[in-house]
Amino acid sequence: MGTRGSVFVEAEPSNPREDVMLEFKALTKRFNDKVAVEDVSLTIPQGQMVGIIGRSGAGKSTLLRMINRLADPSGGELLHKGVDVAKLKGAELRAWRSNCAMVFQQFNLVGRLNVITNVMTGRLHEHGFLSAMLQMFSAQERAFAIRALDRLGMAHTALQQTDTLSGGQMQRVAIARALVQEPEILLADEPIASLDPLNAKLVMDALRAINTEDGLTVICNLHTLDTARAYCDRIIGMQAGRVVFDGAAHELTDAAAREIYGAEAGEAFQEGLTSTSLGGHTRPAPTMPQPARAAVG
Ligand SMILES: Nc1ncnc2c1ncn2[C@@H]1O[C@H](COP(=O)(O)OP(=O)(O)OP(=O)(O)O)[C@@H](O)[C@H]1O
Repeated sequence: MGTRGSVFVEAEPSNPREDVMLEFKALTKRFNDKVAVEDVSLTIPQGQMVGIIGRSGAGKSTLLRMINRLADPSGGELLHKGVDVAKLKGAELRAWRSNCAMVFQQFNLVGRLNVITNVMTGRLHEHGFLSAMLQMFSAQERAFAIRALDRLGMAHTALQQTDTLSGGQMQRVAIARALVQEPEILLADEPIASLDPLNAKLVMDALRAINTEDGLTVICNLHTLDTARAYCDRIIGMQAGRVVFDGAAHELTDAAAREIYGAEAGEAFQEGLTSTSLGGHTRPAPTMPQPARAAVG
């Protein structure tokens, strides 16, 4: 892990399995002459829940998108268990992408399809093009999808048309879809940025529960400091493409936050200022949201 500058502190992985899953080596991404991510070197062990924070344009999305190759690095290496992800092609690249599922701020579901079909599209990597188009999913896959929805408190919506759901419900369906991919890594790009505080909490609780119960590595871009502090084992702070903080949540001092957020530091500290601010600095109990009525969505 990096040791540059006074705000670098050693993160404390909560998971006893210390094996390195991802290794970033001087990873860089340029868009023409714009450097979006610059010289990032760090390691992420299996089973860690990592929050990436920083102001708009800091490079958070680009860093995340390089992991599943939605963006290709311009320089450096990204190793998964020693294999350079940037060099994967064809079937190997498809396998890698299914191994690191991603959820997005805008959910990326097909609104006119029902919920369970959207969830089962997480199994597309197991199907040929034709069977996927004809939605020829097996009974086991359907049962698997229902179980994933049930964990998210969403099984009762399985046959509902997806565009009738609220944003919070859609994000939980998107997480269920990610789960049926049976990934090792779950990437979440601003998963709660469009949600009200209650739904934001349900989604973050779900991500934390998946991390804790399934041992998935979760890497999550977040706008607000307090959310990252409340849910993540480790926080990576970015500023202008560079990592300027890398440590445990409780080690993120005011000085470190000022370096990450610059003039916006005051706002970042004002809990309740944005819809994504959840308040409280205690970790939630690692359980999934309760099904049906309790889940306001
Ligand atoms: N496809 C692209 N083409 C050109 N520039 C890009 C592209 N994607 C990102 N950038 C630039 O790279 C920089 C980092 O963008 P990125 O989206 O990674 O930041 P971010 O921290 O995720 O911001 P936000 O929180 O607003 O999503 C920004 O200056 C952005 O304008």
